[in-house]
Amino acid sequence: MKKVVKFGGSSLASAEQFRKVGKIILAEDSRRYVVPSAPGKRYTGDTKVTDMLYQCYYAAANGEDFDGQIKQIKARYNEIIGGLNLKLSLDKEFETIAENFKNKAGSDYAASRGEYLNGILMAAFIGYPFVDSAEVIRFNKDGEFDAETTDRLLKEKLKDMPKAVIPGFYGAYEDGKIKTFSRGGSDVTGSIVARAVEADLYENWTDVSGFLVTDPRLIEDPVTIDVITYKELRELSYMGATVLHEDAIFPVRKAGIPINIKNTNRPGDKGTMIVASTCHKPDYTITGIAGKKGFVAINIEKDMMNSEIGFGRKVLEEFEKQGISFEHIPSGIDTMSIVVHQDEFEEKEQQVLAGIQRAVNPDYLEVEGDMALVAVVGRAMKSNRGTAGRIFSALAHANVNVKMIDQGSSEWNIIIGVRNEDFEKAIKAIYDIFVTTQL
Ligand SMILES: Nc1ncnc2c1ncn2[C@@H]1O[C@H](COP(=O)(O)OP(=O)(O)O)[C@@H](O)[C@H]1O
Ligand SMILES: N[C@@H](CC(=O)OP(=O)(O)O)C(=O)O
Repeated sequence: MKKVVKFGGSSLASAEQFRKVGKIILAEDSRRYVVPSAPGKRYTGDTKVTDMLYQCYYAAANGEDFDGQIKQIKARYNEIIGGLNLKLSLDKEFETIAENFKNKAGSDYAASRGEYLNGILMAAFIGYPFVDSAEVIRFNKDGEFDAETTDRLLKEKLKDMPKAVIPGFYGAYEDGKIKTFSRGGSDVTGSIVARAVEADLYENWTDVSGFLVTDPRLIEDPVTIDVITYKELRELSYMGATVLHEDAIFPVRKAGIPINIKNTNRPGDKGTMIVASTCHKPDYTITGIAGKKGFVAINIEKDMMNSEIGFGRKVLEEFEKQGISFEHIPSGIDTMSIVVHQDEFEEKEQQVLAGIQRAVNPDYLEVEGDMALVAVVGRAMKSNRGTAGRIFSALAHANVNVKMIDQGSSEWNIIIGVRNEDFEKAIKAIYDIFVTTQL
């Protein structure tokens, strides 16, 4: 049995958390490859080391004094080192970092140091060798992750290393310049390592006992999902369930490696298994609910639009020209709506609207902002009659006005557009009808 274990920032925020992590790793010999994040928040209102590094770097790059800030970051690590009674000094590393900050090594370099230093600390703590991810995680010239080269480099490097610590979140271009994944990207590193070493299981350790039916910040103590498929998870993480980075699914999915989301604070809990397919019957009709605020719908009406060949393409081209990607396109016979992220759209709004006007001469063109999207996802939804009916009656009872409906062709997924201000209410109404009351 070979496992890759990734620990999120919440699991590595303090010496006390490190101790729990050490126990977990050493409890099983199969936990061979460890992917740590940077120290996260110790308490509500605390700052993640990654954010401290970004702030410190911006001060340095602006020529401001950053000595105090770097000392605070160093103190975060020293607090952990001291608490663990380790004989380790990161002084040399911090000197190099300060020098590189002065020389404007880039914000990716800056942010990556959180994981780099935590990797060194973790390796010293558990006695595993340290592998710098800059050597084994590769990005191509265009800044895209190079899966093939990375897989080869990791295989070569780890071939004679039965155990190792490989920091999450970053890699490098061929010339050694550091590049990070997007925020939360240590999950992606874990997945890439799991694939390269052909792990039997990728354990992703965090501060919740698995993937919950919905966001615990919106609903108090939601129930845990025992088993979820990659496909369901992809929909939920894309729509804002932040437990796992959305890109962390592809590498392991291809290789058929399951992911187990586990809680560092309650290691005995089973957590959630994420698998390719399963005959496990879900406890509820729906598997999960996720959502995000901040969308805008551009509603277009034109008589006979359905018989005008190329209508949809011409409309979408106007978004493409402005570099805006779309989320959904619900349509009727003479109507079409394009749903996009409001922050991306706002800057280019007038260009897009003028372009659509010119390209298809609609009878009516309207923009509706401040919309939230709620995704209700579940592999059992297809075989349970009346799922959509239950959702809409729950929303009606909660006085939530539905602005848009989009059901994926797989019938695993219903997306509902509501006003931003109704977002929390909508999630609660759907959770209650399927989970709390199971009406
Ligand atoms: N559906 C969900 N299930 C579990 N946690 C969720 C869900 N949606 C959002 N979260 C949030 O994700 C957090 C875990 O992700 P993250 O903060 O990235 O952890 P880590 O620091 O361990 O990487 C949880 O503390 C929780 O607040
Ligand atoms: N430390 C990085 C990468 C990461 O994955 O962190 P975490 O595992 O704490 O979400 C971030 O804050 O984005």
